[in-house]
Amino acid sequence: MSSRNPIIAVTGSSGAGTSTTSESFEHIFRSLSIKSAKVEGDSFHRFSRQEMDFEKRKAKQDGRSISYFGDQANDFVSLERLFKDYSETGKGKIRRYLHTFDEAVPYNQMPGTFTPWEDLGEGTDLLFYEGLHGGVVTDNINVAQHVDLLIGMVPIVNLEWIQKIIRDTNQRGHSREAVTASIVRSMEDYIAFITPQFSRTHINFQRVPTVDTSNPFSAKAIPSLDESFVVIRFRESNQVDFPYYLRMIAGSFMSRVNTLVVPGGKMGFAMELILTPLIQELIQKKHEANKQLDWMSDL
Ligand SMILES: Nc1ncnc2c1ncn2[C@@H]1O[C@H](COP(=O)(O)OP(=O)(O)OP(=O)(O)O)[C@@H](O)[C@H]1O
Ligand SMILES: O=C(CO)[C@H](O)[C@H](O)COP(=O)(O)O
Repeated sequence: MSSRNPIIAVTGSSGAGTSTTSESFEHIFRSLSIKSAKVEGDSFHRFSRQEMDFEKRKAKQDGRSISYFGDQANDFVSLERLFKDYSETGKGKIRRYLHTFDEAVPYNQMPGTFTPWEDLGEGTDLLFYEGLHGGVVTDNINVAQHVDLLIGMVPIVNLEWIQKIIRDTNQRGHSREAVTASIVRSMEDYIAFITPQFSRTHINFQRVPTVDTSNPFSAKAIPSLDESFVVIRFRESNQVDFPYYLRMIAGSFMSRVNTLVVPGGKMGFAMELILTPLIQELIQKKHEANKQLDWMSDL
């Protein structure tokens, strides 16, 4: 954690909606004139799509499993190094994993490949990570310790699978069978690496549908925001002004002392209402830390 170079991370499983909800963050950054360095978690995969297919076959032959959720397929050491470097110096290297032709064509590359590593923009106010592992901790690495504001994006699992299956088949060119097989293959890593993160987050946003999602593998469409509620759990609930949120967000209620529930259609508004002051506070602390440093260097 660093006052001078804060890091915000939105962490969630594949299909949870971390990319989609980044739009709310980008809106907040624009309204506060914040220049952010965006990091996509998938850029820390170890393998291109072709290499990963090979790794999956090799693992199967050896009676092991490998998935995008775990440490075999992701370079957690480099992810932690980026967070540490950024928090200390405001600098670091980033790249992108290109999922689709639309993403790959501007780089003259194929889907399933990485762009070259490059310096992230100088002079950014904060680093914004969205992806699978913003709060990951293992015996060897601790990414979560570097994050100043850690947010969990975590639909209930049936909805998460529906979002993944429909997105991966419609936009990423995978078959329904291949996506289902990847969900099955990822289950051990899901429990070991993904879910523990949601106990380290400052706030979790959990979308819960109000329509039948009991067979996610046959779903034809993603339940809409209006067909869902969002359960918002705060870790430090004694610092949260719940009466203010209840007044501001029509149809909201509290289900526990630390948990606010809002109608799905109010998700973007609730995110902005809750997150804007927290982000403002990070920027305020950054300015104060920089002022102090200037003052010390003048001595
Ligand atoms: N709140 C939402 N309401 C409706 N659809 C949503 C919502 N959030 C995400 N989706 C849909 O779910 C799918 C997956 O979302 P998204 O691509 O943002 O997930 P992700 O967490 O970034 O996944 P990955 O890490 O695999 O790239 C997309 O089709 C997106 O449109
Ligand atoms: O989104 C993901 C993880 O967050 C994908 O599962 C992973 O990036 C691999 O993508 P693809 O199968 O399209 O190569």
